[in-house]
Amino acid sequence: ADSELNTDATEDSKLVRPKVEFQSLLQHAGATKDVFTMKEVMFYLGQYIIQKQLYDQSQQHIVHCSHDALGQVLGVDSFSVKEPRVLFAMITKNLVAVKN
Ligand SMILES: C[C@@H](c1ccc(Cl)cc1)n1cnc(-c2ccccc2)c1-c1c(C(=O)NCCN2CCN(C3CCCCC3)CC2)[nH]c2cc(Cl)ccc12
Repeated sequence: ADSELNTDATEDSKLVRPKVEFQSLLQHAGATKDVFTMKEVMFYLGQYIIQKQLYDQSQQHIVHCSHDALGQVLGVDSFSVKEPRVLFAMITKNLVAVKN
């Protein structure tokens, strides 16, 4: 549920600027700006995973990204969407907080 993901990192008032490699992933998923809320980052990453068919067809919560730029950027070969805290930790390494 959304509530479990609602750590302060996902607060809508907090804006983030993706680092260059990460920005190109989000653009691939249709993003047209360079400053996002965490919810927007997660939305575009979800779209990216679906568009590139990186999720496991049989176990759809597993994402295989070893042969994809996503794996390079996150520094993992695969991950489970059922571990949001692990995922947030990997993703926030690619983001810079924007003072607002
Ligand atoms: C709750 C949310 C989530 C959000 C954040 C986190 Cl840290 C974990 C989990 N979530 C639940 N499953 C997914 C998911 C699963 C497989 C493929 C694509 C997305 C997502 C992710 C979303 C998203 O914006 N999700 C919208 C609804 N999802 C329902 C599941 N749908 C799947 C239906 C079956 C086929 C695969 C997609 C996609 C739309 N954004 C993400 C970005 C990443 Cl780095 C990782 C996962 C997701």
